[in-house]
Amino acid sequence: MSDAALAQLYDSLRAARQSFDRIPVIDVASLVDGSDPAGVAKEIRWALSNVGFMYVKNHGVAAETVEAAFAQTRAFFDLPLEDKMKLHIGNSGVAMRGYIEVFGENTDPTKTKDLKECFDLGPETPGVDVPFFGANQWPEALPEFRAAVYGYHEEMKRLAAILLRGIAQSLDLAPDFFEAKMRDPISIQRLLHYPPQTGKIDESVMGIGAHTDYGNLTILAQDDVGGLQVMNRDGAWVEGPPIPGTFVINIGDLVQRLTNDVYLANLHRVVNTSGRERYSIPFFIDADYEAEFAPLPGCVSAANPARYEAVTCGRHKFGRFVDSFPHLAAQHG
Ligand SMILES: O=C(O)CCC(=O)C(=O)O
Ligand SMILES: [Fe+2]
Repeated sequence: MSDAALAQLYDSLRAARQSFDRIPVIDVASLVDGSDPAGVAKEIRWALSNVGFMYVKNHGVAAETVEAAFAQTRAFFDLPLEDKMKLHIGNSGVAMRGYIEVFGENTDPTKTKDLKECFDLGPETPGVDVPFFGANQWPEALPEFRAAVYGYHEEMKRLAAILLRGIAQSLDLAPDFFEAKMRDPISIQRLLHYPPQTGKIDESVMGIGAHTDYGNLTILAQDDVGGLQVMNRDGAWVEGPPIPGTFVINIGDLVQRLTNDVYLANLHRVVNTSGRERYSIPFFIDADYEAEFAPLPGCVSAANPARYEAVTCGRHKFGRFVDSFPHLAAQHG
C-alpha cells in the first residue's frame, strides 16, 4: 500500500472506533500454522484499534507448560515472607529481577496502592548493567521453579514473535517489522499473586491500579478466579473473565505511540473480590533498549498530526518503572 492509502486506512480506523462490552476472542491457528495470516491480521486490526485487548485461542502453547508455571507460581508465593524478601528486587539494581512485596510497586502511584505481590525474571545476561538486563534471582527452596518458569518465558518469546508478525501485518507493515527491532529485546516474565479483598473497595487499594502497559506486547495467563477489567470508550470497566485455553493479549504504550493512537494501549486494572487467592502470569515483550519508536509515517496525516515525540524503548520503559517503584525513585527519580 502507498503511504497515502495507508493514511486513509488508518484515519478510517480511528474514525470508526467503537465502544465495546466484551474483549474479542481470536482464533490464531491459521497465523500460527501460516495458512491464513491475513485473515487473522484482519481480526487483530479490529481488536487493537477498538479494544487494545484480545483473547487468543489455538495459540499452540501446551497446557502443561502453563500449568507447570502456575504450580511453581503458587509454590513460590506460599514460601515464608522472610524467604521471599531475601530475593527482593532491590538486590538486583537496574536489572529489576526478584520479589516485590504487597504495596511495593504501585502502577497508579498517585491514587492506588497495589494489593499484589510479584516475582520478576528475564533473559539471563549476567554482568550486563543496562536496565532490564542482568542476572535472575532463584528461590533455592523450589528445585523445579527455574526450569518451569524460565521455560515458560522462552515459550512466550516464541508465541510473541508469531503474534507480532500478525500485528505487523494488521498494520500493513512488513511481517518482520518488529523482529527487526528485536535483536536483544527487553522482556519481563512476571508472576503475580492477588490476595482477595473484602469490605468497601475504592481506588485507594486494589489488586493493581489502573494503568496501561509500558512496552510493546503483553501475553497474560490468568487462573480461573477473574478480576481483570478493561476500560471501554465510555469509561466503563469491562470484565476480562478467565476463558480456559486462552491468553489475554494487549498492546502497550510503544505500539500506541508507533501507530499515533490508531492502536490503543488501553487502561486496565485488577480487583479481586472473589474471596479466593488469584494468580496470573503476564509476559511483557518490548524491543531492543535503543530501538526508536516514533509515529509511523503512514499513521500521520493532515487530519491526525503526530501526537508523540520519538522515544527509545529502554528509556521510556525505565522511566515508567522509576515512577512505580519507590526503591528506584530514590536512586533514579
Ligand atoms: O493480573 C492481571 O490480570 C493483569 C496484570 C497486569 O495488568 C500487569 O501486570 O500489567
Ligand atoms: Fe497491565
